[in-house]
Amino acid sequence: MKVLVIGAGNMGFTYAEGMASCPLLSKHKLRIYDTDPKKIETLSQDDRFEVYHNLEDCLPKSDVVFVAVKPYHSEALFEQMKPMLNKEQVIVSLMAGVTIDTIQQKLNAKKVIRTMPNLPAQVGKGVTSYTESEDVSKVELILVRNLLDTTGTSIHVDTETFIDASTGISGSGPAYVFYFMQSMLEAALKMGFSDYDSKVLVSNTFEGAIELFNQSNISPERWINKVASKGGTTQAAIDSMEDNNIKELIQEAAYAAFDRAVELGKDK
Ligand SMILES: NC(=O)C1=CN([C@@H]2O[C@H](COP(=O)(O)OP(=O)(O)OC[C@H]3O[C@@H](n4cnc5c(N)ncnc54)[C@H](O)[C@@H]3O)[C@@H](O)[C@H]2O)C=CC1
Ligand SMILES: O=C(O)[C@@H]1CCC=N1
Repeated sequence: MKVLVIGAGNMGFTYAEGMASCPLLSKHKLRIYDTDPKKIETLSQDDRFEVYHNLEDCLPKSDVVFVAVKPYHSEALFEQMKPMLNKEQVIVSLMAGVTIDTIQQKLNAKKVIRTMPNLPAQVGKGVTSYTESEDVSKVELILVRNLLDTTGTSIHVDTETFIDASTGISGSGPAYVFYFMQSMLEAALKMGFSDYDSKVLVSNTFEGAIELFNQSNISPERWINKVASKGGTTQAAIDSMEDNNIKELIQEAAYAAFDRAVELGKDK
């Protein structure tokens, strides 16, 4: 099986790295195509990949094609791809907001899998949601799932609305966590800790809390109760967050990303 990744940026390259070690690709090296000459030059020195700077040389003979360019680059790319495709190829999109219908129409393609990955895929801890057009067979879907899972874990969803919704939760979600981390780091610095100590305090607090959550069946709400003593310090912090409606504001932010994903789909 020949797999091509178009766009070797944050997501495309991460997927390429994950898939390169997949046993399904033992016969053929993973193919990468990008328009950035500097990227092509660097990637060409990596013998895990077959690197291309002409679409004609790689697209027609690829069985599965991952599209990982920015949504606003998709229009021009699709125009270029269309005459080189055949109906048996499976197109896997990693792009936010671009709908299956748009991809099918612009590419005259039948088999399309739309996914929403996230950046922790870079360390094998990604989560990808995916859904497919009618023409994708069960075997093709399992095969692509195996490829997606090389970067972490995946969930199948029945409709594209859940792809847009997972954009608001997991796709954009790492940025919300980093936002929270950055806020805590800045608070630690203000309190007088050094850069190094602030980082140690904050990163271990996040890591430890996640580990507790993952190793238990307890909701975050109940974990909060385990940290907070009545009338104590944590309660003072949680009360401050509740007074400022932080929970509602975070939910609003997640919905803003969800809505933007839907909107991106309508822009096309
Ligand atoms: N960065 C993230 O955390 C996530 C990104 N995504 C989606 O992944 C896609 C890519 O995002 P990033 O990797 O962050 O972007 P990026 O800017 O890091 O990478 C895009 C790559 O595409 C290349 N490119 C642009 N036009 C091209 C063309 N016509 N043909 C071939 N290559 C071309 C660029 O040179 C670049 O290497 C986006 O559609 C985004 O919605 C989805 C979930 C998470
Ligand atoms: O911000 C974006 O549009 C992409 C999709 C999810 C994460 N990054």
